[in-house]
Amino acid sequence: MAKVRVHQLAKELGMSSKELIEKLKELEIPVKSPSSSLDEKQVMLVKEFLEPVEVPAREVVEEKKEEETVVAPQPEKEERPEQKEQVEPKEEVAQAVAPPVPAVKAEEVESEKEKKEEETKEEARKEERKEDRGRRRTSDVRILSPEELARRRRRRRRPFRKEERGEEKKEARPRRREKFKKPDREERRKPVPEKVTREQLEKLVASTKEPREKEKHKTAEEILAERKREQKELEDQKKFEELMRRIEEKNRAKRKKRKKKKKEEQIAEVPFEELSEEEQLQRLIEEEERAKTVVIPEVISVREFAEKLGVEPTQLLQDLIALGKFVAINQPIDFETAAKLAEKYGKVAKLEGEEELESLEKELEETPDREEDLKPRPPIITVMGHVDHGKTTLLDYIRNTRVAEKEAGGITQHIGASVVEVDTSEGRKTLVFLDTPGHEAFTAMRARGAQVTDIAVLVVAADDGVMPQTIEAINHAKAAGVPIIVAINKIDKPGANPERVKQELTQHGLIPEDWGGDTIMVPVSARTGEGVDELLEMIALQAELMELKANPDKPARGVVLEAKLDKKRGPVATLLVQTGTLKVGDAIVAGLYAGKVRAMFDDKGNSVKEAGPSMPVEVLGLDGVPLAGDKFYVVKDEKTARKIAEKRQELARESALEKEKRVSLEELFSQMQAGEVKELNVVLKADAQGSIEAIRKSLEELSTDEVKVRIIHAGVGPITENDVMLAAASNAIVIGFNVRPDSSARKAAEQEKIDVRTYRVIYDIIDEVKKAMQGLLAPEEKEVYLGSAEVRATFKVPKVGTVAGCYVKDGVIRRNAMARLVRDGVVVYDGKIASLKRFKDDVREVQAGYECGVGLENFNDIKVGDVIECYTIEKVERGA
Ligand SMILES: Nc1nc2c(ncn2[C@@H]2O[C@H](COP(=O)(O)OP(=O)(O)OP(=O)(O)O)[C@@H](O)[C@H]2O)c(=O)[nH]1
Repeated sequence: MAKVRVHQLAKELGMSSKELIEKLKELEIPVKSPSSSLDEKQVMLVKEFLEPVEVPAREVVEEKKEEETVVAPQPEKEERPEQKEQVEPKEEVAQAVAPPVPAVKAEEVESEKEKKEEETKEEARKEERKEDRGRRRTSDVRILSPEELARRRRRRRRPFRKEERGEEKKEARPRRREKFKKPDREERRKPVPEKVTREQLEKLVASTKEPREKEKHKTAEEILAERKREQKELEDQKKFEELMRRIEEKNRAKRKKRKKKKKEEQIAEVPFEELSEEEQLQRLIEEEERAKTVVIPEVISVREFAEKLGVEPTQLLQDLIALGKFVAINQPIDFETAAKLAEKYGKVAKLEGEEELESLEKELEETPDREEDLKPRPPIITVMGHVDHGKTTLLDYIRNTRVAEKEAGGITQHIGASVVEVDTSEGRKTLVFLDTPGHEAFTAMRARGAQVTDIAVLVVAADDGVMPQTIEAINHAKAAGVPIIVAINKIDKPGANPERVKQELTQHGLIPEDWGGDTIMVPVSARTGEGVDELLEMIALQAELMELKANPDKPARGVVLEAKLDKKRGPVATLLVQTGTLKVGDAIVAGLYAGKVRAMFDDKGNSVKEAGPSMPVEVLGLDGVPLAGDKFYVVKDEKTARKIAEKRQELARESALEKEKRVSLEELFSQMQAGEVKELNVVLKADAQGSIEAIRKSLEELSTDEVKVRIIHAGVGPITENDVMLAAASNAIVIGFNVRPDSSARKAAEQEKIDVRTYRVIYDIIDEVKKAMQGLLAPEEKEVYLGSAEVRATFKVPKVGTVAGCYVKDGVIRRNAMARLVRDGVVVYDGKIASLKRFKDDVREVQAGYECGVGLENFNDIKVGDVIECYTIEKVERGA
């Protein structure tokens, strides 16, 4: 077809040139004037755009078309088969090749109308098919609005879309013009960029030489919508495939896990007889533990708990009543109560989280090393002794001389431990000294189950001899089973008498080698350095004898020596590697915290990448500050470390991580019955050496076959924090005769749950311990501490006696309560408060931070500096 001018086409279409130009603009065909020419393709487009309608019956037809569009060609799926039935492919072919329908004259409207009424649906489809093929239908046309046209087209065309693309349709179109041949399927499926702008789209359409036949009749928006829809379909498909892939992956992982579990079970199913003796024992222990454990949540109903225990709920209700708890069957009970009940039925209750933590921490369990993997490691040494006997001076001397020898001008970094190199007759040896005050290394750490020290160096000043803390140190070391090397210090001093020190030490079980014993004693001077080399040689020798070994080729584990929060560097912890090798980048758990080793420094402040057994290192990277004595472990990754730490924190928060079960007189009998206690360890403090001996003898005589009474430490003076910590480390009780715990000892006892008992009559001590061992401890009278006041002045009041002007330091002082007057830690009076005044007024009580006047019943020997302790006595049923 030749080019057609706009006015010619307008005439042909029966419309004005202006109207046509308007339409052409809508179709985005640029025309300047009626004389502009249009090519064949453009003419086709225009004609397609304009709908033919019978002019005289315009309204009727319009109505019909409305009906059609609403009812007939809706893309409802149910209607599709019907349509298919009605439209025979052959007919369609016939239509496809049929000449254009002649124009309808106004006179013929009536007959046409009838015909149309009969074939409404058939007509509609024909029209659609014609439209599909881009054929011109009639010259008698009516102009529809573009919106209307688009709407109709959408409605009509959709149902056919798939068919048109389908094979049968393709075959049914033998006469498709080459020019409009569809691009092949692959090309049509070219992916569309995710966010297609109209311009991009037009470019895209223009770039396709042969656009999709359908698309050439559509507006750019429609094409865009169409492509977007396709794109979305494609994306949905991809998403679906991804989902399926993930599900499959998960299933695969599950299958793998199941397989692994099955394999483990199979191993576990190895017949008992085929296991080695050790494995048999392990299996028995595991089975017994499993049978004994009930895992329960924080709160559980009586019924549920009864089910778990395998007992009748009514029975449990009775047990609860016996415990003084009246609850209904569906009411919840707390974990503590449940644990008590479980114990009655021979089971151990475990919190759900605790169980999980245990399984997590199973990973932390150490596998025994093979003999061939063990390599010698340096010894860890703690220096102990009485105040001012020269511990710090000795350590400084050793540290400084050795450091200076190694690296001139080097400044020792204080990280809680020092590594020194010593030349001995056996060659160069490495020794590791802990800086922590001796007793702490033994108590705080031992209380957490960490035994770090290999050798204890006991410093005794030659001019002072054995003093209370010397004895304490000996007892600490003995309780921990650590060999002692004695450094008799200050031999440079004129009054020094090493022989006398040796003599005194023999009274505490330390016999010098030169006297036939086995304790190494070296006279030294920390000030001049005399004898220090010999001391170091002796330490190295002792270490040699001990054959200290560890496996360096495995993930590290050890103990936190000290930890602090550094303003710039965050949590900083000094870790002592006990086994394995700690490396930068390792994921670690330390106490309640986790992290990754970001950086490590040795005791000289040098950055190091690795630390082997016995090496102390300062570590950065933990997410919190652990406690001294906490153990640390390297785990497989940071995620596991955090998981363990979180679980530990959770349990700590819920206070489920109870303190290690401590021995107490009240529970001694039940603990003995349960086999938890075979020895009753006692830390004994009294006001005089004479009483100590008497009490020690009487208590030790109480030992029976079931339980042995052992005094692990005895001393004169008040009960101190050290005594409590020693008791905590050795699972002991503290007995005070005529002495009292000081405030730090009281706090420590509360924290560590140590049973501290004080008496005024020796017979009472013996009687109570005896009864406790027989399970006959009478309903206990528990002392409840109220507060204490310091005596700052005394006044003599006629007829009343001495009144103490006091300052209440903590708690409260009550008029009707009991009072005890303590002088230098020793109880000098125990009785009642006779009067309590604020200025001149009698008051019922005085709180901490205030001054008051206190009179004691029938007691006038009050001195400035004394402490008045106020308490009440409460009766407590045993076991409550
Ligand atoms: N003459 C002499 N004086 C010494 C010697 N060793 C330590 N001293 C002195 O004794 C005093 C106490 O020494 P420290 O090293 O502080 O004693 P300590 O045992 O660490 O004391 P605390 O840390 O308080 O327990 C200091 O004035 C030292 O200089 C020594 O071998 N000879």
